[in-house]
Amino acid sequence: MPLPAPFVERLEQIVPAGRFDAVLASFEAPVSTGFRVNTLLVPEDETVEALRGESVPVEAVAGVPGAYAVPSEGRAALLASRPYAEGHVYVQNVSSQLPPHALAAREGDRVLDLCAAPGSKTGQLSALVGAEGEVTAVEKVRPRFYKLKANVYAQGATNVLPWMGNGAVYWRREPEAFDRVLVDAPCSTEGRFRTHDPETTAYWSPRKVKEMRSKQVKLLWAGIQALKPGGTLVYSTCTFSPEENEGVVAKALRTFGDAIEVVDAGLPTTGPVAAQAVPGLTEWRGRPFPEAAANTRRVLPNGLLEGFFVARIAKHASTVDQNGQNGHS
Ligand SMILES: C[S@@+](CC[C@H](N)C(=O)[O-])C[C@H]1O[C@@H](n2cnc3c(N)ncnc32)[C@H](O)[C@@H]1O
Repeated sequence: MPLPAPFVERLEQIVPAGRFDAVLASFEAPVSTGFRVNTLLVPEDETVEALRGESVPVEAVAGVPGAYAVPSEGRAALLASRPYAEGHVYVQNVSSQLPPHALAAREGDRVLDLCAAPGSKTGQLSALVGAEGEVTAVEKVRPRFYKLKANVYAQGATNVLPWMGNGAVYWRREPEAFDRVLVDAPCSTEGRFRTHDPETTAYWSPRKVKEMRSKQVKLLWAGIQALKPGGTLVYSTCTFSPEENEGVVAKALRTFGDAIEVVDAGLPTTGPVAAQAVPGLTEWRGRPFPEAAANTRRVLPNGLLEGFFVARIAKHASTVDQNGQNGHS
């Protein structure tokens, strides 16, 4: 099944010229299975040893704490292993593991995970903030919310407060209350396209990109309102469309001005992620983005990594007036 032609045409303008062929080929190549060890249940070295004891061909991913991968031919052995059956292994693409590390949540932090289901990053954040910290995990879609709750429980996370509702309004309950905010936004999922799986491209259209952008703008705006001055927010997607990535960050900069700053995205500086990460675009189809868009990062897909986008925002001043209402519109 070929990729949608308008998508390929756009992709060629998004990806650096010398890397386009490799990116295109990645949509049909076999992929490794990325995973992390669920340290909420067992220490990392015990799990890795147990997997190797069952002859699972595990490789650590340099530069990404706790990340591992098995080649495509090792996937069946991983999924048949005892650590997997016992929930000690959490299958999650290595790109998807990056936003919680970029957020650099510390022990004891209060974190808001604004688009949380199925809870892969919630589990990572739970481990990072520890018993003294807390993760509020928001999800709007009811069946996905129940999946999130079950998944958080299965991962052994005891410091997560799940909340079902619209992430775009959560900040009104607790304005500027969180040390860290993750907005892992719903998106057009272009980074997950696979040519052999028509389901992955079935819902894509240029209209879908526009529709997702308008949701993302509201969610990022709300995430900034929930963040304490002095705090850090990460905005991430698994898509390539500049309208959903640099375009959303640019809109936040126009809205909040100097109260926020787009800082270095905080991705690994060594290993396979560093090799696949390129700066965000500073213009799209003749329209410039603010220079700071170059601090965002696009992770180009290969046999290990899905296509991903990560932006990190530092908040320097309050954006909410004294009544807890929006100070910027
Ligand atoms: C990319 S997924 C999040 C993946 C998740 N962070 C993880 O790592 O497992 C985006 C999620 O946002 C949810 N969502 C969409 N609109 C929302 C909204 N307005 N408020 C809260 N959640 C929303 C979707 O239902 C979906 O579960």
